[in-house]
Amino acid sequence: MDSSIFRIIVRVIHSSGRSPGLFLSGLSWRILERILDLLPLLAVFFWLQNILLSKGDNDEAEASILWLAGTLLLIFLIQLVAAWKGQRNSFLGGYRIMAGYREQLLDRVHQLPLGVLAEYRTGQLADMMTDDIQRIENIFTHQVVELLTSLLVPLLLFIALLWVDWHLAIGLMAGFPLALLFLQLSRNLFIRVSQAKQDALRYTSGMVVEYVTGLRTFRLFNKAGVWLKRLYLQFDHITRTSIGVEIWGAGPVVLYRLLTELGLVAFLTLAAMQIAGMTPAQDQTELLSLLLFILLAYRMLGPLLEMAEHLAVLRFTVQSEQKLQQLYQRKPLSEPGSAEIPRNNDLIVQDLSFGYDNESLILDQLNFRVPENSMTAIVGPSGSGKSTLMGLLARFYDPQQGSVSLGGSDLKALGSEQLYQKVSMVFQQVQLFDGTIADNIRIGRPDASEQQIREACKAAWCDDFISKLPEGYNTRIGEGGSCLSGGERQRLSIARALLKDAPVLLLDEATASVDTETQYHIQRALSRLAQGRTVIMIAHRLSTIRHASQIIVLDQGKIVQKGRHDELLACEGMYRTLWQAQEGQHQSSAAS
Ligand SMILES: Nc1ncnc2c1ncn2[C@@H]1O[C@H](COP(=O)(O)OP(=O)(O)OP(=O)(O)O)[C@@H](O)[C@H]1O
Repeated sequence: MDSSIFRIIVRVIHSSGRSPGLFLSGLSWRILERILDLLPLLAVFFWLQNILLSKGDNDEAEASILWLAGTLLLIFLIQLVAAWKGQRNSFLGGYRIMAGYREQLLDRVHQLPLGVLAEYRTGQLADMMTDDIQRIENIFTHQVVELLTSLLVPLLLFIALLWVDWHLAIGLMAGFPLALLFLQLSRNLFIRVSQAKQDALRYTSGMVVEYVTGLRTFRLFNKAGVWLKRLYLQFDHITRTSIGVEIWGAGPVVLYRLLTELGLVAFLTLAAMQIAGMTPAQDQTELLSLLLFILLAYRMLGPLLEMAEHLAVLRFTVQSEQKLQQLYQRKPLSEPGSAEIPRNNDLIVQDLSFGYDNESLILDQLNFRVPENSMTAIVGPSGSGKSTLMGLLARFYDPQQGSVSLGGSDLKALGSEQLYQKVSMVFQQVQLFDGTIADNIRIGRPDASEQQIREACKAAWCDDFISKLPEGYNTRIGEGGSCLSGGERQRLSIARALLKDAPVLLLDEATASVDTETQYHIQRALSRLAQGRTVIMIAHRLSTIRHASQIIVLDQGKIVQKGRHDELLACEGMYRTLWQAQEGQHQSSAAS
């Protein structure tokens, strides 16, 4: 049948690191309880058969009533024990496995390379850790029992029916293979359409966020109508994909039920033919068998009909588990047994090649050296690999070939603790958490005093705006620092780096997308931060790197030029082209 559910169970148990003993024992008890449900019917059947065969012997009838009552009571008691043990063990075992699974997943997320973490949208990981896990938990606590019983109970009943009358049993199951085949064939289509719906929902929610956040600009530029039209089209697309999911989700289930019930028609016709051929005297016990058969047949069809619905629900769970499995399969970065200590703060990039996948190289054979206490700027057109290179210098990923070393030690041999003690980063996307301003800055040095925090903020030119906030340094800044402007967030991250006082500094686009006055303040704060450190910065405004000790020009993942500003300007090449383009822009904006 659908093997994915069993694969999921095995995978989840394996990943959880917990013993499945208790859960499996609970599962067995719960299945036993469902099977015992059938026994009273069989007991009554044998009792009736006995009565008919005893032909009015009163003593025997009395004894058999006692036998029947005793048997029914015994079945009831065993069922009671099975139900109690089943519920207790399966819930306890299931929840323990899921607790282990959650812990392991959290550990895995904790160890994921920072570059991989950045690939997930805000909230996406949280959804996976809550909603998707909840669905998987449901398998352990509810769905697996339902599914197994809807498979096992009909199987056992079918064996019993074969024993009572194999012609009728085969007739009863006439439509089932076809029903099953249809269900299985529709499975892949269903998965495809529901995947398409998920993609459409994700894309639309991105569009809605863009629309809402950019609404003011769109209205000012008279573009809100265009956006609305695009959104309406996208909503139409969601409607169409949703209908596809219903057609391929609910449609096959209905057809499966109809085809399975087709067997009932064949079976009832055969049964009617048998009854019509019976002579009354001869066949009282056979009539009884037929009656039992009909009762068992209905008991068998019930779970078989429900099975398709369980499988439909499970397909969503399978998708959740596959998402989490992909997360599990991302390899954490290796950590050294004993971390090396860097001898100095020289950074050396040697034969470095890197691609996000195995198909295309984003960086190709890079070689350069950043001496201690010097500034290196990385420039190049959009998409040339600047941020990727910065990510490798910060060990967000490991390179496929070559190495990055600090103070003579490969970053892999330093380990993340050593590395992040030595390196500070001020990136375009400033990561702030929901806490006070002081907490956010103190993360650079947890033991810093209030005075030290204030000094770092003064040096980063952010003390002014912090002091004007209602609770000063104790103001909560909301998730992601949403109540601060872009320039304020950047200055906070500079203060954080100043407080941390690490000897190596990685800067990425720190002056992008802010007005001239803010840019001036940020620039001053950055100059302060850069003093006496080894600095590598991505620069878009070439005027800010005229005094850099070294400029590296990247194009399509390769270093095409290397040198100081004057040297690069003196010769033909990409740097001069970029410089002239920016100069031209300045002159035309000054003229207008
Ligand atoms: N996480 C990722 N997965 C796959 N490809 C990526 C990823 N990040 C970047 N790329 C690709 O790598 C190439 C280099 O991108 P990168 O962001 O490093 O360039 P960049 O020079 O910093 O560009 P920009 O100046 O526009 O920021 C691009 O083709 C980009 O599409």
